[in-house]
Amino acid sequence: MRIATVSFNPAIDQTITVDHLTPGEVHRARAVRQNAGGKGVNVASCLADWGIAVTAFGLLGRDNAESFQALCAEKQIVDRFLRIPGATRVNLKIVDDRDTTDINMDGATVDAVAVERQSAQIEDFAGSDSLIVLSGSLPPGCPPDLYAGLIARLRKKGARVLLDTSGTPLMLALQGDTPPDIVKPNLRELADWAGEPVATADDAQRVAARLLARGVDLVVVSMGADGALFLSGTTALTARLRAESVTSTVGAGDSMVAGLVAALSDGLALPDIARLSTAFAVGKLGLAGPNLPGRDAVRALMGKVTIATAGRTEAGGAGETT
Ligand SMILES: Nc1ncnc2c1ncn2[C@@H]1O[C@H](COP(=O)(O)OP(=O)(O)OP(=O)(O)O)[C@@H](O)[C@H]1O
Ligand SMILES: O=P(O)(O)OC[C@@]1(O)O[C@H](CO)[C@@H](O)[C@@H]1O
Repeated sequence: MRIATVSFNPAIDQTITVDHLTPGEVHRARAVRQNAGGKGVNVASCLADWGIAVTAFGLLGRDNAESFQALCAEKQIVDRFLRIPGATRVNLKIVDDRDTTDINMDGATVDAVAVERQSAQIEDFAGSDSLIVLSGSLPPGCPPDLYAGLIARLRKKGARVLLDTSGTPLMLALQGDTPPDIVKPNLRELADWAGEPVATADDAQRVAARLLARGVDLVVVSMGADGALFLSGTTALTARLRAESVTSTVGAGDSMVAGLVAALSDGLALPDIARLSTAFAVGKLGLAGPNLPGRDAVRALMGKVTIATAGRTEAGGAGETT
């Protein structure tokens, strides 16, 4: 299967570590790092680490494209980003002793002609042997129904489409006649779509079932440290793995998406899709930036994932439960 990721609003992630974040106080940074990011870029980076050939589409500001170019060169990601005038946004991630706080910028306004030129190139790439991952927010200048329209164009060419976004672009993509094949909301995104609180796995299962009824094949709801819920057809299961170390939670959802893609391209059944994507997500938590540990480490994590289905708990791949 040919794989592509799409990032209309990539970001350079600037991660600042402080001892303890207190609003209104002066803080000393303990560490600062920058990496090329944005959801689609993170997915491509983790797929490349796993050894899957991936093509990255999207829009890149010409003024600060170097870190993206370096990432693509280092990981042999095929760079099909359209260069546009100006700079790609810089998002702030503040890590303290308890949590990560994200401050995401809107991004510079993009030109409708550039958006359509890139959309047409993505459409040219699409075919019945392809899986295309549409990730992240849309920058100002992009129509909010961009994903809805693109999904229809890509699916018409026979491509499978995975969508991971939020807010109005998610709403519009899910209310169109042609929904994506796969969606990965987190609890907040699912609640926003449903217009009702979604706090527990039971709530998530009830609400996510409505997405299946709308024609989505696979719904994965990520729930942070509580793991993730996987729904397809008549099967619903949860997968969870305790993280040994958490260096950065930024991009854990993107790593999970990369794991989903890897599992789907191997034709795995739902329990193994859940195991592999959870292992990708938890493996990434131990590393800074959108990176996976080696294949053996990910496989070892996969064997430790606890899968629970309809109230019943199965052992993980290596016979372990947590
Ligand atoms: N603290 C944690 N402990 C164990 N697993 C975690 C933890 N945080 C995240 N995960 C794993 O990573 C997956 C994705 O995390 P999360 O739900 O935070 O995604 P997200 O909100 O899409 O994140 P992002 O937008 O930063 O990519 C979870 O479903 C879970 O499997
Ligand atoms: O503003 P968006 O597009 O919703 O999210 C952007 C972002 O938070 O997503 C990634 C983590 O998932 C980061 O690399 C990036 O900064």
